[in-house]
Amino acid sequence: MFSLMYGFWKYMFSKTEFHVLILGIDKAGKTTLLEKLKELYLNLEGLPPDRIVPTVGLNIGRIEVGNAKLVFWDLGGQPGLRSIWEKYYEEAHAVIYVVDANAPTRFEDSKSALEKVLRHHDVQGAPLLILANKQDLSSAVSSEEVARYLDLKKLDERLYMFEAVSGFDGRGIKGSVDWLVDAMERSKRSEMLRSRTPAA
Ligand SMILES: Nc1nc2c(ncn2[C@@H]2O[C@H](COP(=O)(O)OP(=O)(O)OP(=O)(O)O)[C@@H](O)[C@H]2O)c(=O)[nH]1
Ligand SMILES: [Mg+2]
Repeated sequence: MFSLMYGFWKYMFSKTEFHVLILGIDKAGKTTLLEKLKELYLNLEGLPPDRIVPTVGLNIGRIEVGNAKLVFWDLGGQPGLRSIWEKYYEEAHAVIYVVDANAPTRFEDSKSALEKVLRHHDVQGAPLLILANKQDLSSAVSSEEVARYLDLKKLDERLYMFEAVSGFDGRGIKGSVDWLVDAMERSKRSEMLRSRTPAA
């Protein structure tokens, strides 16, 4: 009886944890975005942008949104570090892919790195949020233009969305996170990952 009640209590009140990988080529603005997320959701002063250095290891951030606990994994995007990304695919519920919308000369690199992610079996079906970042700059292109440029094929039945954001002024971030939480809550991949986790 106790375990039944405990199970019900856990079902009602425990929060689901989701792992979100933040990917994108170097200088796209991933770590700046992570710091902004902490500021927006934890009311913490994030690291100021001029203190953020290129990522070599892994940065982790945790926030709570409604009934969900999100754990963000921010990895380095320099070419020599991209081979590390795939080590995190298997455990990821979703992927945020950050694009520097102010750097059209790097769109090609960004597109091919993303295509490689999407081809990988271990991240199959993970909802994908593509952020056209740096919208605080007047020369940044729109999310529609980034979408046109990336011209993603083979999205199959993956849930995805493009959004215009800025890791500096925070625009677009909360709406994107709301979409992501909803997508993870209804994705088949989350169901699959849940079924692999032994009940505590
Ligand atoms: N104007 C503007 N600059 C940004 C924004 N986000 C990041 N930057 C700048 O872009 C540069 C790279 O930012 P990072 O957050 O370190 O980029 P990253 O994607 O984490 O880079 P790696 O760790 O090397 O993969 C820095 O000079 C940031 O200040 C933004 O929203 N607007
Ligand atoms: Mg970084």
